[in-house]
Amino acid sequence: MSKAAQSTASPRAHPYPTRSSSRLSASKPEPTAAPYAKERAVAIQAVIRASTLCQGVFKKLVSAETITKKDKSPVTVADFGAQAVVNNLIRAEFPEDPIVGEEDSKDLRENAETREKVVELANSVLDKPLSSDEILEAIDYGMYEGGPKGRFWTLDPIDGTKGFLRGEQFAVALALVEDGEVKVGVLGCPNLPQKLSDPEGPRGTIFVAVRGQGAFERSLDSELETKISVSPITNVSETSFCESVEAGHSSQGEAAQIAQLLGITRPSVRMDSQCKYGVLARGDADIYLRLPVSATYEEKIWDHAGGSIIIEEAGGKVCDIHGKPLDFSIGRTLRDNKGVIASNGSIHDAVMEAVQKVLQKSKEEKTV
Ligand SMILES: Nc1ncnc2c1ncn2[C@@H]1O[C@H](COP(=O)(O)O)[C@@H](O)[C@H]1OP(=O)(O)O
Ligand SMILES: [Mg+2]
Repeated sequence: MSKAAQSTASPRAHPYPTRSSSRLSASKPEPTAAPYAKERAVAIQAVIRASTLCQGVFKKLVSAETITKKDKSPVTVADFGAQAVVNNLIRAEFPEDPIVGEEDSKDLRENAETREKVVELANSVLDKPLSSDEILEAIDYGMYEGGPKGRFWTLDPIDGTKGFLRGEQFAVALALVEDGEVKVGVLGCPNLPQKLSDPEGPRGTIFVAVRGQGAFERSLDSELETKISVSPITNVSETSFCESVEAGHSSQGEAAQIAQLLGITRPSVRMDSQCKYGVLARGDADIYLRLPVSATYEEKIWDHAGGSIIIEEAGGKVCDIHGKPLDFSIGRTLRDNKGVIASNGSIHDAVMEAVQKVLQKSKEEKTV
């Protein structure tokens, strides 16, 4: 872990009006409020509610000996429930904004038992209970196609379903995209230690960023926000990098070669979900490598929109393996990009050079 991982920024008030309760209201932002103040506040509250819902299911899952890890139903129920909750709250406050969400209600419409569980779960965190039909409709409100013009939200109700089922990391990821650029990002990480150096300490954290306004972290149950920034480290051999737990999502072999080329000796931090972006943004790691395993896989916008703005606003850099910026303007996927490389910024060029060398070598080996 880098030196910055141990340092903690002092909590400071953020420049937005805070709400004294977690109830959502359609109140207008203060006339003096910063740009996107209402979007920021609503997104935080939506992510808190969805995270609370997921956390409840997750705690039961990790404590219940009766549920086998192969049983995917808990994560399915939480996934649909979280999407229904976030979509419902965003639509209530921003009725003009469409949503690009990961899930649709097709499977749920065919399974009455699961549907009833989703309805009960979603209503447990909503102020006004919704009917079964309203829940299905809220889920399908996430079917927008995205694109270059206007604004839309993008949501992964549970990013890292495999981490959720393993009792490890997962995230609720929400972002606002306007004219192709991510403007607001909120990541709820219900099981992430508030300090990576203290895995036994309190868990559950939220990362928030608005374009041009910095990145912040807060817990699920306190409004106090701490400004976060990436590590100041400049000596690449002293850095640590994070990557997926799932070898099928990112090439761990190539990551190890890149680390070796850069002289990195620390073991990689393997973690599921966009929690990796949060960990990098607060300086607990210095590099994030997502190296394509499949030549045809297209990354989804909901898997990177929230995380990428949080890194950028914390002072870091994000691009694909070719150095291209992630393009959120062409639909539901990042089809013009391959993989993701993120860093604290100061070591970015060195990392990119090593990435190019290793990927070029792999390419040559494959063609021999
Ligand atoms: N072949 C793949 N390459 C990269 N990411 C993938 C691949 N298959 C699935 N994913 C996505 O990786 C994300 C989790 O990433 P991580 O490994 O960082 O936790 C999930 O959203 C998952 O999408 P999906 O939920 O559609 O399967
Ligand atoms: Mg995902």
